[in-house]
Formats: sequence, structure tokens, C-alpha cells
Amino acid sequence: MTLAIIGGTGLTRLRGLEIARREMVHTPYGEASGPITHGQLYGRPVMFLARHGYGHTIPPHQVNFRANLWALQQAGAERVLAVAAVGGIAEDLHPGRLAFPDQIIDYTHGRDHTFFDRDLAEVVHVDFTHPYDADLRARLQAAADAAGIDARPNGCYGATQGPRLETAAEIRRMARDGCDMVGMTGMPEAGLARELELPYATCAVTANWAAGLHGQAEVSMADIEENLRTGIDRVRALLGSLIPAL
Ligand SMILES: CSC[C@H]1O[C@H](OP(=O)(O)O)[C@H](O)[C@@H]1O
Ligand code: HPA
Repeated sequence: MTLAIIGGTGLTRLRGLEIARREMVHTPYGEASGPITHGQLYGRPVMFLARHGYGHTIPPHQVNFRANLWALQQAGAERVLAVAAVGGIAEDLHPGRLAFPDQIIDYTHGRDHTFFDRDLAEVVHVDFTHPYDADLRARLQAAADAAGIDARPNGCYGATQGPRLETAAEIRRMARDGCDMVGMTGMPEAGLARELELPYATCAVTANWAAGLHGQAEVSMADIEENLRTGIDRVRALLGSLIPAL
């Protein structure tokens, strides 16, 4: 099963990927964030797409999620691993730690969030009780354990609209709602993957404490960049454990 990796903030290329070709897929939903890179990583076929573009120029609310997911499936992806930077809300989601969320709450608005809104013979409602693929999550956890990487095996991802960060009150509300982490791209990405029946899981990389937590006066972009360097190194190590075992 060919794995597609969607790289988020801090992961715009896959180190070690032996590139075979780049493919620009034109979709009925417009252009994806960029070409899909096909290649071999650890001896397995892998494709890669940078969610915000290869130069990180597309803000979260303007990502064409429909085109991205559609393009990956057209290009042959059979499962999708999303890498996503998040702010930690739960006490144990400290900067640098990885997590494999098992639930999601959608606080986004105005995004093109479904494939089922045109040329329908009938109205379609997909099941989304468990938004992330259990098998891929289990493989991620096994890979983390095998590589000695400390990762939270679950958690609820709260997807906000961005591009601004949240207020302290918004984060307190999200904590009351049960969110363990906050990011800006988890939805509609996860929902669209489900509509296409693409198994989908997220490796979240904690970049910062979410707004207002642990006495921080403001969220510092410099801290985020530094924490992401450590976090993304862990993601690369995780991929080195995950992919050969696929
Ligand atoms: C302050 S960084 C915010 C930026 O990082 C995350 O991107 P991604 O999910 O693609 O890794 C977050 O969603 C925001 O877009
Ligand atoms: O604190 C955050 N909020 C939303 N998205 C994020 N992505 C990284 N950190 C954050």
C-alpha cells in the first residue's frame, strides 16, 4: 500500500527520499499545494506533498485540501500520514513531543470541506466516529516504541481557522471541550480523506504550549521554530522506524 506523507510546518521535504519524479495533478477542485514527489524511502514507495507549498507560502485557511487529497489518490496513494505542528493543551504535550491523535473537533469555517456537494445522485453522509485510521495509528505507535521515541498514543486535535493563533480564552474553552492539542489544518483534511476512503492518520508535533498556558505571556514564533527543529528530527527518526515495517 503506497504511503503518502503530507508535510506540514517544518517539513517541506523528506530527507533521504530517492526521488523518481514529480507530478502535478490537475483536479476538478483546482490546484494542489504543489507537485507530488514520488520516490523510495527506506526501500519503500512513498509520495510526498508539502501542505503549505514547497516554499511554505500557503496559509492554513487557504490550503486547497480537496485538491491535495484528490491529487494524492489520483497519483496512487493508498494511505495518508499527515504531519502537523500543534500547540500543546494537555499537561503532558510539552514542546517537542509527538502525538497520534484519535479524535478531532472542527472549529474551522468557510473552508471547502466536502467532495459531496455537486452532481449528486443522492445525498451522502460518511461515518466519521473514529476519524483516524486505527491500523496506521497502531503502526505509528509501534514504530515510536521500537525507535525509543516518546509519543502520546492518543489525543483530541482541535482544528482552528487561523492564520492567527488563539486567545487564552479560546484555549481554555478548547480544553473544556476536551481538546489536547490545537492546530489549523486537521480539518477538513481528515474528513476529506474519509470521504475518499483513504486511511488517514496524523503525527502531531508539539511546537509550543498553546496560548495562555504555563504562564507564557505570548506565543513566540522563535520558540516554535526551535521546538519544531527538535520535533521534526523525531518525525524523521519515526519514519525510519515506520516505513521499513510497512
Ligand atoms: C505557528 S505555526 C502554525 C501553523 O503550523 C501548523 O501547520 P501544519 O498543521 O501544516 O503543520 C498549524 O496548523 C499552522 O498552519
Ligand atoms: O498554538 C498553536 N495553535 C494553532 N496551530 C498551531 N500550530 C502550532 N502551534 C499552534
